[in-house]
Formats: sequence, C-alpha cells, structure tokens
Amino acid sequence: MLKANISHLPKDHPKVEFGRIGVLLMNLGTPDGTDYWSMRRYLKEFLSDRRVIEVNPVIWWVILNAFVLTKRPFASGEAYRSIWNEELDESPLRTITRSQAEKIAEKLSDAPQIVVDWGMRYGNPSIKSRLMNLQQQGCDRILLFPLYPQYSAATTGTACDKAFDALKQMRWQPSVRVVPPYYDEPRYIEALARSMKDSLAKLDWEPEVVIASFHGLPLEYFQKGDPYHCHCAKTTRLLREALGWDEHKLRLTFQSRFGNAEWLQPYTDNTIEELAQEGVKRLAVVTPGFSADCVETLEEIAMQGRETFEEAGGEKYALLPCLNDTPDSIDMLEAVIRRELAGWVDLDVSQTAEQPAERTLAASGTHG
Ligand SMILES: C=CC1=C(C)c2cc3[nH]c(cc4nc(cc5[nH]c(cc1n2)c(C)c5CCC(=O)O)C(CCC(=O)O)=C4C)c(C)c3C=C
Ligand SMILES: [Fe+2]
Ligand SMILES: [Fe+2]
Repeated sequence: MLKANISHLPKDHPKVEFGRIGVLLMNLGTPDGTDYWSMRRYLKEFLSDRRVIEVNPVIWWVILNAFVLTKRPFASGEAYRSIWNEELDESPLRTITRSQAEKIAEKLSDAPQIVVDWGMRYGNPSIKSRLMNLQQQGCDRILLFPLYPQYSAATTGTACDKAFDALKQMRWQPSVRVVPPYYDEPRYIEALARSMKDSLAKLDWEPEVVIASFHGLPLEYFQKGDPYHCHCAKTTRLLREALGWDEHKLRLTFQSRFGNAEWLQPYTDNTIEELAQEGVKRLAVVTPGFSADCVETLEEIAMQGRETFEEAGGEKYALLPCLNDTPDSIDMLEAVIRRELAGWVDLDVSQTAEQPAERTLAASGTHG
C-alpha cells in the first residue's frame, strides 16, 4: 500500500491512502421489502429511468403517478412475496449477487490489493455508496462489472450512467474500466451448457423442447440500434452449437413484457402456450440472460410459465436455474475480471478468459 506524499498539506488534512483496485459488480436492483411503499419506491426509481422508459417524460410522469404506481406495487409485491428469501428478508437477486461478490473476492485473494464489492442500479446498496466506499478503502482504480451478459442501454447502459453520475461528483476520481458484455465468451457459453446438462440430468424426464428465454425489450429500442437482440441471438446460437441441438430443440424467446407497445418476439408466454397446444408434453426453460435467479425467472417463468403450459395441455415442465453463484459461474466471472485487470495489477493470468475467437466487426443489426 502506497502512502501519498502529503507533507505539504496542513497537519489536520485527512491521511490519504491509495494503490488499491476496486471491482464493482453491478446488477439491476430490487425492492427493500414487498410492502406497498417499498415496492412503490423501487418501481418509481426504476420506471423513472429514461433509459428504461423512452416515451415523452411529461406524459409518462402523469401515467406513472396516476396509474402505474397506484396499481403495480400491489401486483409486483405479490410476485416478490412468492419468491422472497424469508431467512435474510431480502430478494433472491440481492442474496445471490452478494454471494457472487464474496466468492469472487475469495478467488482473487492472491492479489490483496483488490477489493470486490457489489451494488444495484435501483434500490440498495446503491452504486454511488459502493463507489464511495471503494474509494475510501484506497481504490484509485475501479473495474465496473455490469452483470448482464447481453448489452442493452436499458440495463448495462444505465448502470454505467449511474456510476458515471457518482464519479461526476468526485474531486479525485478513480480511473475506471468497464467489463464488456460477455454474451459470446467461450467460458460463459461452456458454463451455461454444462449447467444445463447438469440440471437436465437431475430430471427424471427429458424435455422435447427447451426454451432460451431472455428478458424482453421494446421493439423500438432495437430499431433505434440497441444490440441486445443480436447479443441474445448469438448467445443462443453458440449454446445450440455447444449442446449439439438445432433450432427446434432450443428456441429463442423474450419474456417480461411491460405496457402495450410491441416488444421483441417471439414472446415466451405465447410460445409456452403454443408448444403445449401443438402437443409438446415435456418442456424446460433456461434463462441465460439473467446472471442470477430473480422475480423474472422464479415467479414469471417457474410459476406462471408452468401454469400456462399445464393449462394448455403440457405435462412436465421445469425452469433450469441461472448460473448464480455456482463454482462454474464464479470461475467464469473471475476469469473475465482477471483478463480485464491486465496492466493494472500483475495477476496470475493462467485462469483468464480467452477472447471469443470469432468476434468480428459485425454490422449493426447482424443477427447472432
Ligand atoms: C418497463 C420496462 C422495462 C424494460 C425495458 C426492462 C428491461 C430489462 N430488464 C432486465 C432485467 C430485469 N428486470 C427485472 C424486473 C423488472 N423489469 C421491469 C421493467 C422493464 N425491464 C419491471 C417493472 C421489473 C420489476 C418487477 C415487476 O414489477 O415486474 C429484473 C428482476 C429484479 C429482481 O429484483 O428480481 C431483472 C433481472 C433486462 C435484462 C432488460 C433488458 C434487456
Ligand atoms: Fe426488467
Ligand atoms: Fe438481432
């Protein structure tokens, strides 16, 4: 640990230590509780984000306050209650993200100058509070790691905005790097494929079809140039190749629609229903775009999805878990971090992640 030369400063000037490197995992966020006011506070912050809702802000303000925030907190609160981690009184997303940070920190203990922390774009712990904390611990270089394999302005973009907003208020800013989206990293695809095989092996039945369901996005955002759809398509194509499956066995769909506009298609709920109506009896769903299980996977896919499938005539249904804090997932995240820290710290790089061999300069709009 280096000590700054502050001999020219007054005696009561705070002691300044620097030389540490911060790694900040950033995920979406989560309410502090499932009651109306906790839900409302969380949804208000989320749905006031102009990266998430791109409609006219004045019109949206009226709709949000008059309609959405009077009803949605009740429905969302119920969904969160059905998956809440009662033991720790928090949402699964928060439990898993914290565990990911703790496990990564342990794996990086060969470099004691690295400090790993985690923060949420909406709700707590806020990205700003964690950045300040890292700085107070002596981090003058910080690696921001948005935990979204596929880039979207509505997730990765806004998480980085929030970090940069905090940096804007600092006199002495740390140097910052951002981990790129990892949708086509070989280690991510391999981890997904292995995790799927393990989960499928635990079932006493074999699915006829597996759906790869990603969080949706309004179609208009894609038309304006958001690469999210292409990243999802490429992840799915690489996953098919890794599993040796074709387009009928592993289908790409999009879930969690909000509002009345058209979103990316095909829709997960409609696909689940159509497959059952077409006579598919055994169906599994995997959600590769979520780095951790959350309300969108545990409630919408595991519970609502099952109901949809069974009501339409399906018999066997399973949600395959996200990568979460499994050893494979932590190894993959650690490898990406080690690679991205190159030049900042002299790390054992035998464990770093290889860059995808085939990532090329693709034209925007190129599909998977
Ligand atoms: C209203 C527009 C929304 C857009 C656009 C959107 C994009 C988007 N979201 C994720 C990942 C997650 N979203 C989660 C919850 C969630 N998402 C929206 C709305 C939009 N998301 C809402 C209103 C909610 C809250 C729950 C609800 O009321 O339905 C979560 C789960 C958080 C948790 O605590 O469990 C995740 C993760 C992505 C990847 C994405 C765009 C690509
Ligand atoms: Fe969302
Ligand atoms: Fe695309």
